[in-house]
Amino acid sequence: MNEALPVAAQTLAEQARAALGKRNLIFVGLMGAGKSVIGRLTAQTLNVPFMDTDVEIERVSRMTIAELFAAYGESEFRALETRVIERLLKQGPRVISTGGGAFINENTREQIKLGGVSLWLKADLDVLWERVNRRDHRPLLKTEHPKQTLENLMIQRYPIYAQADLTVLSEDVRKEVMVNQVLKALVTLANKGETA
Ligand SMILES: Nc1ncnc2c1ncn2[C@@H]1O[C@H](COP(=O)(O)OP(=O)(O)OP(=O)(O)O)[C@@H](O)[C@H]1O
Ligand SMILES: O=C(O)C1=C[C@@H](O)[C@@H](O)[C@H](O)C1
Ligand SMILES: [Mg+2]
Repeated sequence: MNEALPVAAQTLAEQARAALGKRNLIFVGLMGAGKSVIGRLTAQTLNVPFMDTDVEIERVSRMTIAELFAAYGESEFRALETRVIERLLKQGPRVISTGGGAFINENTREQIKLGGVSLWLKADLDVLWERVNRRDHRPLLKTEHPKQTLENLMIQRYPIYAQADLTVLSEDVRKEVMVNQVLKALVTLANKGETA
């Protein structure tokens, strides 16, 4: 068992898994930050189930997010997002990657804060733009000047994402390197809690 091993003999993944315990690890951040991709790989590394709230919303509604926005508008989408996240948070330990706006919604943010450890994947504008520009399925970026829209979202949202328990910089490094940063952040948080 992990707990029986001296810390020095534990791998980083084992230490992070022990630090997580029964809690969820919830990825938050803007579109393109890597929540889905890095979240999935982190879950595999920790050997816990992975859930992506955007995917789950599309599954239960049997519509794409673009279709949901078009048919019912953003506020109905947010209400559904809150309900889905509330349900997903009930069964830790899990890694849960959220949609970019989830943590911005006050109700959802409160659920996330209660439901586990939140982690903000923080990226700069050019990194995000380079990534989201490859596809055009994100309804909030269907504007005349999508890069400007993305920048406006950064200005509005970054002070709120900053409330997450952990912040990890999302850079164009190998995904395994990103996962290691996430695991280290989790272990550091647990060590702080133990010594506080
Ligand atoms: N560290 C990385 N290095 C290079 N590319 C990356 C990295 N992280 C993510 N990407 C790429 O960026 C794109 C967006 O990643 P992803 O879909 O995980 O973002 P997201 O945060 O889930 O966005 P959304 O909020 O729209 O769901 C994908 O093509 C992914 O492969
Ligand atoms: O940033 C946002 O508000 C969004 C991000 C996506 O993940 C989707 O949840 C949806 O397109 C809204
Ligand atoms: Mg995603």
